[in-house]
Order: sequence, then C-alpha cells, then structure tokens
Amino acid sequence: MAGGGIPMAPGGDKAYPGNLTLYVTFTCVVAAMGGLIFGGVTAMDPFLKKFFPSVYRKQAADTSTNQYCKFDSGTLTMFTSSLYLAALLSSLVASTVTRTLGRKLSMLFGGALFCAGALINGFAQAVWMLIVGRILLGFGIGFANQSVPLYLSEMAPYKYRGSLNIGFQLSITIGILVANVLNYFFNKLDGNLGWRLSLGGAVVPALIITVGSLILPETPNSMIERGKTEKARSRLRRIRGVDDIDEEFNDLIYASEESRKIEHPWRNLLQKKYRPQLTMAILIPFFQQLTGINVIMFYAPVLFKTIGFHSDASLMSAVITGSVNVLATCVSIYGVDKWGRRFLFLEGGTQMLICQVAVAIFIGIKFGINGHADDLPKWYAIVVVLFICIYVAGFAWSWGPLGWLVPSEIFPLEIRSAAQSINVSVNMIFTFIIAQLFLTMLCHFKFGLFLFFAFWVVVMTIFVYFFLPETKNIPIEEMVIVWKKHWFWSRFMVDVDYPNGVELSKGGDIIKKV
Ligand SMILES: OC[C@H]1O[C@](O)(CO)[C@@H](O)[C@@H]1O
Repeated sequence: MAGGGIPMAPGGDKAYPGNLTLYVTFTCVVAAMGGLIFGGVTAMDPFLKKFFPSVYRKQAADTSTNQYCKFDSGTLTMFTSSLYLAALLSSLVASTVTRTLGRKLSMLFGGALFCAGALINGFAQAVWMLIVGRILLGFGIGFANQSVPLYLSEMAPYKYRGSLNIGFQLSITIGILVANVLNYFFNKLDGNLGWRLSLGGAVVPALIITVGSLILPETPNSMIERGKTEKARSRLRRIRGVDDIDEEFNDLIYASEESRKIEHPWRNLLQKKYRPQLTMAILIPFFQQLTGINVIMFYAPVLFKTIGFHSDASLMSAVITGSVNVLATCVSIYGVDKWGRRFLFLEGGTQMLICQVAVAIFIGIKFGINGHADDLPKWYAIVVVLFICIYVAGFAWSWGPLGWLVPSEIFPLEIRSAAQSINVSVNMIFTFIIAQLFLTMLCHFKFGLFLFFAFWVVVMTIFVYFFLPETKNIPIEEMVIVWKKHWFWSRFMVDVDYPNGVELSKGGDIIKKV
C-alpha cells in the first residue's frame, strides 16, 4: 500500500496492518520461556548440612539464638548471588552477540549455558561446583534477558507489544512458582536427593529455551540488520498474516539504516537529548530492585523460617506468594493498556508501602530489637503472610512487568540496544547487591529492613508521579513527543527533531511531515 492510505494510530503514527497470528503468539510464548528462572533451596536441611554446616548448626541450635541472624553466612549469600554478577557480565557480551549474530543465537547460548549450570549444580560434590554451576546459570540468564525482550518486541504486532512483552515477566513468575512447588515436594525426599533434583531440575526450562531457540524464526529486524533483506520481507508477511506489510517493512529498513550510521551507540547515549531515556534506563531497574521484592522471592523460605514457620510451612508460604505473583502479573497483562502505566505504578507503590510498614510493625512487636521470641501464634503468622501476599500483588502488577516494559518502549532505535544493556546490567547489579547484603541487613536492621525498602518505595512513587510520562497507546517511534511535552524533560529536547519523518517543535507539536 502506498504511504497515504495508511491508517493513523491515536498518537498520529502509522498503524501497521497485521494480526496477532497463531504463529507470532506461539513464537512469543516459546521465547518468553527464556524468563523461566529458578528458585532457592537454601532452607533444605540436608543441603545446608552438606555445604554450609556452620549455618546448619547455628540454625539447629537452641531457639534463644537471635531470630534475625540465624542465616547470616557469607558463603551462603555468595552462592546465591554469584548468579546475578555472572548475569550482569554476560548481558554486556550478549548485546554484541544479539546485534551481530542474531537474537536466536543469543537465546541458544543462553539455553546451553543454563543447561550446563543446572547439571553441574545437580551433581555438585563441593561448594566450588555449586558456585561454578550458579555462574553458568547466571551467564545463561544474562543472554536470555538481553535477547528475549528484544525478540518479543520485534516480533509483536505494534498493538499487542505491551501484553506480549509482559509475557516475559509472566514466565519469570511461573518459573519461580514451579520451582517453589517442586522444592516443597523435593524437601520431603530422604537425604541429598531432594536438593539435587531441585537444582538439577533447572535443566528442564533450559532445554525448553534451547530447543525453542532452534525452532523459532529469526526476527525480520535482525535479518535486515544482517543483510538478508528479501528473506526478511517474506518472514514479516508470514508473521503478520497479511500481504500488506510494505509500510512496516520500509520503516524497518529505514530504522536499520539510521542505526547503522551510529558508530558509537554508547557515546551517543550520553547526548543531552537522550538524558530522559538514560535516566530511566538506570533508575527504573534500580527502583525495581529497591522495592525489596527479591528479599521476599528468593529468601521467602528463609524469611518464613525466621519468623517462626517450620521448614515445610515455609516452602508452602513461598508457594502461596508465588501464586499471587503469577496471578497479579496476569492482571497487569490485562490492564496495562487500559489503565496505563502510571496508574499501575502509583497504585502498586502505595499498596507495597502500606504492607511493608505493616510487616515491619508486626515483626517488630513480636521479635523486638533482640530478635528473641517464643513460638509465633498461628494467627500472627497468617497475618504476616497475608500482608506479604498483598505486597507481592502490588509489585507484580507494577514494578515487576513495567520494569521491563517501560524501558523497552521509550528507547529510540538508535540507542535501543545500548540502553537495553544498561537496563539489564543495572537490574542485575542491584539484584546482586541486595541478594548479597540481605542476610546481613536483616541481622543488623532487624524489622527496620522492611522500613528501609518502604523508604525507597516512597522515593520511587514520588519519582513516577513527577517524572515518568504516560506511555500507554503511544507508538514507540513517536515517543519523543511525550518528553517534548513534559514539564521537566522538555528542557533537554532539541528545537527540531525528525522522528519517523516528522518535524517536531520543542513543545511536541508536529510542524510538518518531511
Ligand atoms: O517476580 C519477581 C521477580 O521479578 C524480577 O523483579 C524481574 O523482573 C526479579 O528480580 C524477581 O525475582
């Protein structure tokens, strides 16, 4: 179809024809499985006994031991958090692989490394094997986090990008839930079999993403980027389920030519006009982790044990929070394009804040400053779990999925891959730092740990209120308009700009089509 006949989307941009075909749905579902990651096993007794005997002894010792400090072990936290440091390093390498060799190959590397890590962990005989295995899992996650969201965004028809993108976070939450359910049952097995199955079981999601990456089609964008122009055209037709793909195809060619002109994507990112995007690429993943979610998700069993549940009950509680996490992520898939990102951020933030303060008060009253307490009454533990669930729900329909979605939709093409690497790296650095510090922080901050994260939730909610413009229903290539109209960010914008062939004034008005 010639340019003039293309219908316009609400923002004034072109609305490319194309459907949510079975083909694209299937490929996105398979690709989104790259989000499957694995839960923890640190609360299993035989595991602690074998690899962390001093932690085990301390934990098994008399109940008068400070409840906040039972699990404070450097090696144990190093084991847990080494994964994120490895993921951070590999996401930087992965950005080059993804760009020059394609998204498929990055996903394949991710799957293969993940497989190797799971096997080494499952057969581990010593702590060093555990750590090597975890580092390989981390490399796998780094490759997957770099390539899968990019893959999803490129495959998805424009109108369904939000929901399909959140598919990635949905599969992260499903991965955590499945791991927690299995851990619950594996924990009942005798001896070392339980934790071996638990760690080795990670090979299953690894195989899904490995086989998936072999059968999935490459994205048209990546094909064009690597010179396979004609193949890309027929692939795009197949994906969209319509013949009329010329407009989108030409824009992909144009975008790819433009981004090829950029020799230094990293340096480019430092230009004044990209200041809002750079700020978001750093602050959004930083804030996502400063909600304290991983303190709950990764250490839920440890946390529940600390507040007085027994081993079984603690894994059961993790299953409960895991289910809430999955269901609330579905709410986000449903509502993100209806209610908008800002509404979810502000509502979710308020909900998390209330729950964190409540949990701090409940735990503070019971354990006080010393961390000494008799057995918790049942109703008390139930109330704490309830607040934790409401907190997880608030996270799961706000910062969880939007932490990946919003950055992916605000970066203009010429800085997209570099900015995405920053997003992934910052996410991993802070996941690492928090995982590394959590047990020590719990030991020293005591119930104040929840107030620490509550403080950050206040900061991020105020930040969203003043600095994050609504991006709902705005086509990606026209996103520059939202910055130009923003009370604060407009000062960084250049006077005229030509996004997508449209000349824009500093105030965001369309001056003319060029
Ligand atoms: O669902 C919780 C999970 O989601 C993430 O924030 C990723 O978006 C992880 O860091 C966390 O474990």
